[in-house]
Amino acid sequence: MPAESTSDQPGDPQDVTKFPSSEEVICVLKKQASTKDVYEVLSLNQGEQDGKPSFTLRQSSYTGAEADENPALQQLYNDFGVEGRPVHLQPGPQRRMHVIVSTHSGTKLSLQFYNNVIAPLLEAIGLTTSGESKTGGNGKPDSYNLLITQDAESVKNFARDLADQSRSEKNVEHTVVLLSGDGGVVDMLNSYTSTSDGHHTSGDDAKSQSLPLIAVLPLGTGNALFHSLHKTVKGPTAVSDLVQGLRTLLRGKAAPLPSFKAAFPEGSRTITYSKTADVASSGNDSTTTADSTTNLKEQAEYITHLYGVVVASYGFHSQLVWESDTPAYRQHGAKRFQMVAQELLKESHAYRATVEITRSTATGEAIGSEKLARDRHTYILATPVSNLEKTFCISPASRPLDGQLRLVHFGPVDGAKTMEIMMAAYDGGKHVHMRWGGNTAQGQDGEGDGVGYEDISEVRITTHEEDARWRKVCIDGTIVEIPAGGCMVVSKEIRRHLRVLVDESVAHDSTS
Ligand SMILES: Nc1ncnc2c1ncn2[C@@H]1O[C@H](COP(=O)(O)OP(=O)(O)OP(=O)(O)O)[C@@H](O)[C@H]1O
Repeated sequence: MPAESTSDQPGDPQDVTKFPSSEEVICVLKKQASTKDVYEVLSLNQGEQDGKPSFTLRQSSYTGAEADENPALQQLYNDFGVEGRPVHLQPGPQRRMHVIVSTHSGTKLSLQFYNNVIAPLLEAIGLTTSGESKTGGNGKPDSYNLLITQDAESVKNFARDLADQSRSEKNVEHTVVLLSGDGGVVDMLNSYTSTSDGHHTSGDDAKSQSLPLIAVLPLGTGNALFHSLHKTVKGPTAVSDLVQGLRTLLRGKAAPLPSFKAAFPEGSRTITYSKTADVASSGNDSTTTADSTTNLKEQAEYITHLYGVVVASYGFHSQLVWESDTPAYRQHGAKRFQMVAQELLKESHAYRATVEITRSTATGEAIGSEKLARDRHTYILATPVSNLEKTFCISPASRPLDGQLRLVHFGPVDGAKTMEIMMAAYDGGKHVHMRWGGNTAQGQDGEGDGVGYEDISEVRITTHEEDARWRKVCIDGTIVEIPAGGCMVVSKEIRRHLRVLVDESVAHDSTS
């Protein structure tokens, strides 16, 4: 569907009703026509069609004379004016630009958003698709490669090609616009890194502008990275996440993206469920189990490590992510998270594990390790970000791009207490101050009763569970089963692998 294009006539200079409301405005472009300037206001209309969200890009043009006489338009230009195309959106011989539409993210709105908003928006700033989905392209100015994902491997394959290409064309930069949730970012990070690992020299590391730059349009479910990066962005009015994402795309600045590494013991396997028919082709490292009721197959592949940008967890969090993805629960649709949570809260399993944490100075020197006194746990979660969802603030001290890994943990408690702690996290992250009294059954393992919250550089989690059901960890949504007695090590990654586009205010904060 083409973009709705209107040519509003402001008429009465005081009449602001004809303008898009400022919450909807993405940007104001000042274009030079043959005789006079033209102001083009681009805004996002969000509505509903057939019970589903729908999006339209609205383009309203005004002459310079109209703008001069109209304070409302002047204000919009002051607030959202874009002078020329930002450098990251200038494809040419030295920069390739890619748009990835992750069709299965969130409620599957990415393709509609691309067609109705992104394509016309890019066209309005002079960019069109080259018709290619490959990372290469010929460096044609003003054109971008478009990848519409076909399967779960699409983003990963793209990132591997990108790493290959970055090696062969060292001075070419890449901007990747990602219409996805956290999964798309993590697929990019792991596949790009696995291909580029071992090819870095210290010179490459120093030159962070050679790292691919990603711009995230939050079309996933949790969008933890996006919400955490934009948490501190303040404006005169609240705007929708997608308007904010589009503003960052056009007016944001690039910054290195902090990440962590999770290393797994030998014998660890990722657990996924898919309808893939030809599972044998994934090699000797895979085992599969058919599920008779749903036709989904469990696939397990040996793995040594993963990189993440959002969360590494063991206990209630990883269990919830894993069990709600199993065929038994998938058939229940969106209800399944609540169903699994209820069951897990009823069961209140206490995970047997040894947890050791290391702290370090800002320059990375270790300043001490300690073992948590308890050996049973409900919740162990390491994260470099503040929010796992827009309103679920798991780590209130985290600031965008601060690069600090933080650990949230608590011991064996009953379901009601776990629920209370989770609700406090939804209440602005108040859970980190929660304490509960006495050396009751809840605190029987010796640790003081309360939610633990610490800055760490590394956490080592050794599971002592015999039953494989209780040995699942979660790295940014990927489930890994670790063997009995195995130890997962999650550490702050000093090297940066990707850059991310952030609001200007955040970029300033992170460099000051
Ligand atoms: N056509 C497709 N078929 C199968 N998998 C796909 C397809 N397109 C994208 N994917 C994969 O689906 C996953 C979507 O994850 P993503 O994180 O973007 O959405 P989400 O899980 O809804 O959001 P969040 O992680 O923010 O909660 C990605 O790993 C992506 O590679």
